[in-house]
Amino acid sequence: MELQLALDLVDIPGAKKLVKEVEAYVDIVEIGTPVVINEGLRAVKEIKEAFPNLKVLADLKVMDAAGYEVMKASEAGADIVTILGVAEDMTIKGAVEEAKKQNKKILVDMIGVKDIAGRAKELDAFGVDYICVHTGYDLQAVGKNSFEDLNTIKSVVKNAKVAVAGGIKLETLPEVIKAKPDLVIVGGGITGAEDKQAVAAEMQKLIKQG
Ligand SMILES: O=C(CO)[C@H](O)[C@H](O)COP(=O)(O)O
Repeated sequence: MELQLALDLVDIPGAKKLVKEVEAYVDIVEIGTPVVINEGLRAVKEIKEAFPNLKVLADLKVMDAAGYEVMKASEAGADIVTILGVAEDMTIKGAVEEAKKQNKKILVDMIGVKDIAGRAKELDAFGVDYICVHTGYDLQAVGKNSFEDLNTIKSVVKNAKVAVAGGIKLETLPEVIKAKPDLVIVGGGITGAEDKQAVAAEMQKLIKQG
């Protein structure tokens, strides 16, 4: 089980400062969608150059023209690129094809997908690397989480790794770990903590204990 730190509300210097604090405790650094919007793929490039031992995920949430966008993120140094599960099948297949060419991975974000089980089976057959259930900020604001969806994809996905994101905190992490995802994605649960290093360290400890 791996831990991914999601950076959403920082600029590039802020991202570097944050990663430096917690780099010993995380496996993957996510350059979140708002950071890519504000700073471009330069943020991916600079974080990868500053922390070559960490994997970097570009949260592009690709919806179309995936071959091109995966290629550009790969050139910037991303190890993993996200695409939306609601995208057309052709788009998903294009992302997988380009990622294979570039020796990179594709994570599918299931945000907005209504038939989680059915779509996860299809995506798994397309050869994506990760399938991630995700409660975005707008649904977190009305008290939703992805714990039930995590169990759903765990029961149907045979090949891809299974991931979970959306409002996970130190207090809710044990419940997430019980479902045994391959990847746990945490943003505000670490970046919003007063002692980010202590929270990241505790999260890594719980994850290692399984
Ligand atoms: O992709 C995202 C929002 O669209 C976030 O990166 C993801 O939800 C993790 O952040 P948090 O733990 O703060 O919810």
